Amino acid sequence: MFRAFFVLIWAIDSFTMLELKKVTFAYQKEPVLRNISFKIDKGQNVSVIGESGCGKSTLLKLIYGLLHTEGKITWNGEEMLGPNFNLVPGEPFIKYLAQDFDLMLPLSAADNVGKHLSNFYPIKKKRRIKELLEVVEMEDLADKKAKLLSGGQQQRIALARALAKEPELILLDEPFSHIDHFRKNNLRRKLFAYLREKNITCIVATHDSTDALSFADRTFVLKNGNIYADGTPQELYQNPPNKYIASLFGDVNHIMLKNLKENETSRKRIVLYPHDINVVNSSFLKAEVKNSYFKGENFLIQAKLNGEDILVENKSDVTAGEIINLSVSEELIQERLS
Ligand SMILES: Nc1ncnc2c1ncn2[C@@H]1O[C@H](COP(=O)(O)OP(=O)(O)OP(=O)(O)O)[C@@H](O)[C@H]1O
Repeated sequence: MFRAFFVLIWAIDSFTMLELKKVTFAYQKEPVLRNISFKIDKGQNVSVIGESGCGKSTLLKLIYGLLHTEGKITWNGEEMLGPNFNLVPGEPFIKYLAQDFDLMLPLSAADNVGKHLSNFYPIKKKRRIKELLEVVEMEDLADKKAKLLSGGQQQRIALARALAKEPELILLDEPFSHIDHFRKNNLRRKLFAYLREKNITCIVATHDSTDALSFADRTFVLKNGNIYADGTPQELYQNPPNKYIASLFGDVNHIMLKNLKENETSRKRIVLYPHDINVVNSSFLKAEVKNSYFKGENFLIQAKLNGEDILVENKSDVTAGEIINLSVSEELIQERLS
């Protein structure tokens, strides 16, 4: 009897999820999103990527309930009715971190984090605020007024506030856009580990492919109002179906086969990242160096290969005008062609 009860609880828990069915939305005449449908499992970390203006923020606003759609959005099978039905927009079990942080500027960092927490248990509240300030590495600035914090510090406080009441689903719109590179990596690791530990479902709209590559279980690529691709970040990165998807992860080449292979006449193009092309001692593939850019661990070489501009990674610097020998693995070419 007890066992059956626990199995039932487990089953309900593991199947809880967000579902969108035929969600379409237009601010004006032309829809920004058309017929979007997907399901997200509980605890999943989903990143939404795509070029600026493709509708990432709009998608998050629709899910949170700030915009109305004719389509259907359900959580655990229950329809969320949106702003035409709810007096106060936004669902209570969802937290949404918008691009503007909406902090109470005269209040301290700690008071902002605790804004939605009950005053009924002050010690518990204090402990919770401390825990959240630690997640976003802001313990030292707890008493500083929000208006005196930098953009990045305000963003970290807004993140902590979004987590305060432990939502079931958190929607993050460019959550690290104001945070410096040095702090961002550590913060990202901490935040996503925290969300995973608490089994909080998370959707991140992001320009930064690292958010997708290192942390997401699943990535949606938005383009022309549709979900253009849906896969694990590894799948999308390692075998990008086209140039658009590959270019969301960084620099990319789109090279004609005839310029890559001996005795080849095909004008078909394949996608290659700069690190897919190796600089070797000798080869029939020769390119003239145009520019070289220091990238820290290596150099990004801009070169001309049979009339095409290409980008190649190399461990050492190469001077403009030099001829370099290149090679690309045949196995990789076949993989990218399939
Ligand atoms: N309030 C609005 N009224 C009219 N059009 C809008 C409004 N908000 C956004 N748009 C338009 O809708 C489209 C999608 O905008 P959205 O902000 O969702 O894109 P995004 O992918 O999040 O962009 P970014 O990466 O630059 O933040 C854009 O063309 C934008 O100009």
